[in-house]
Amino acid sequence: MDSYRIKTINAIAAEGLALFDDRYQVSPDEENPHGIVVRSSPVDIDSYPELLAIARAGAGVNNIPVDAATEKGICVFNTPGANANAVVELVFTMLGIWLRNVHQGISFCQELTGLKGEELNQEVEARKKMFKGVEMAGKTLGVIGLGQIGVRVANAGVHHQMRVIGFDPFPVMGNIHNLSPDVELARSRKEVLEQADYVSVHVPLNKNTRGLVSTDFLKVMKDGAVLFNYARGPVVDEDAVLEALASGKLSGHITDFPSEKFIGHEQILITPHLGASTSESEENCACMAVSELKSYLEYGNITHSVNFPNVEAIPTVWVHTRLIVINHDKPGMIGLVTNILGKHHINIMSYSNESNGTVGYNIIDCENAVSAEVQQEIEACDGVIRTRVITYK
Ligand SMILES: NC(=O)c1ccc[n+]([C@@H]2O[C@H](COP(=O)([O-])OP(=O)(O)OC[C@H]3O[C@@H](n4cnc5c(N)ncnc54)[C@H](O)[C@@H]3O)[C@@H](O)[C@H]2O)c1
Ligand SMILES: O=C(O)[C@H](O)COP(=O)(O)O
Repeated sequence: MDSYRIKTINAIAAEGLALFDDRYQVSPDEENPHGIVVRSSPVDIDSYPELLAIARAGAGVNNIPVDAATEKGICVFNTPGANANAVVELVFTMLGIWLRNVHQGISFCQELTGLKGEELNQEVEARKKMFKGVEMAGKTLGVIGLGQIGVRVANAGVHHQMRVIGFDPFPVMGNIHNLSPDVELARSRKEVLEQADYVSVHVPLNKNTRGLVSTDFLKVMKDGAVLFNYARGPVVDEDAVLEALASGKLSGHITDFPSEKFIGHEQILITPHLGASTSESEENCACMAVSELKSYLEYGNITHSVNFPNVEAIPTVWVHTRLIVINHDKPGMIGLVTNILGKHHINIMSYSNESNGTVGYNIIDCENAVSAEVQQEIEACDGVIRTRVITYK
């Protein structure tokens, strides 16, 4: 296959789309795509019979049915870290707005229309005490989830002279290495919640984190603490948050996820899912997503997949055909594939295999052509999910 059809869902930054060359037909109206680039809209994988891969230009993949995609041999990518700085800047912007009552101060100023000169000045100076705030410096910031975003939020807290304590039950070493030595690593979530004045949650939405911020979670927090949710709406149990605000357990909730129950509440500041909405992060995410997708379609290479293992191999100039085999990770699969190729006198020049414990992924570079019959014979084997042939000659 030397041309590919790409469907875009949501607005994908032009800088990323420009990476598709003339072998690619790219359209939001594409009905039978080989690849999809998407942001937060839901993807219905059953609608696209030839779909090979989905690139999420962003972090959260809860809009994609990842398990079902795995069963169909569809590789799902995301762009870890590409929008992390945008989220961090917004979290600290909102913390500043909340602590200094900036939102109320701005509304007050908008209502000063008509006042002039000394009268205006007197009104401002007399009333500004209503908006007196507190500083971040010296307060304790708790971070739940020390991934790409959580680590950067924690480091930014240190930069703002805060005491920072964080917790992650499944820390990724690459992220933890980037953590400032001034951030305290807690051994439990409770340790963070008991001490933090402000708690910021940065976990993915999945079956384990849905409703993570529950009554039990909130009751461990300090009285009068402020909760930030720039992760996903359903990570928070909304009724539990409303009760905690009513009882004074929480003094405020700052969230990126508007909900019917939250809109209009005096102690809740809401932004409209703006965490990643900067020119820089949209460009970063789009470029990274398109690069991942191109490398997969053209070479079968995988980086930053959330359901397949990472595998990368550059074909030499002598390679005629690259055979990709995606299988359930179980014993005997490599032998099965190599036996069939041997039986058909197909010479293997290199064989790369990786597994993530669920999916085995094989890049097999062959000196000869691999016919549709051979491909079908392999695909019919028990345990094989999908095969693909990329021809270079
Ligand atoms: N508001 C926005 O616009 C916006 C932007 C980017 C990301 N996000 C959300 O933020 C999430 C995190 O993004 P990221 O780039 O940091 O992802 P990441 O995968 O790098 O980090 C997530 C971290 O959460 C940890 N984790 C998982 N379950 C946990 C739990 N129960 N308790 C504590 N930690 C837990 C993981 O171990 C991981 O280290 C995304 O999945 C996405 O939903 C929102
Ligand atoms: O998970 C993410 O990356 C963010 O929620 C950003 O979503 P967006 O790309 O729709 O802004």
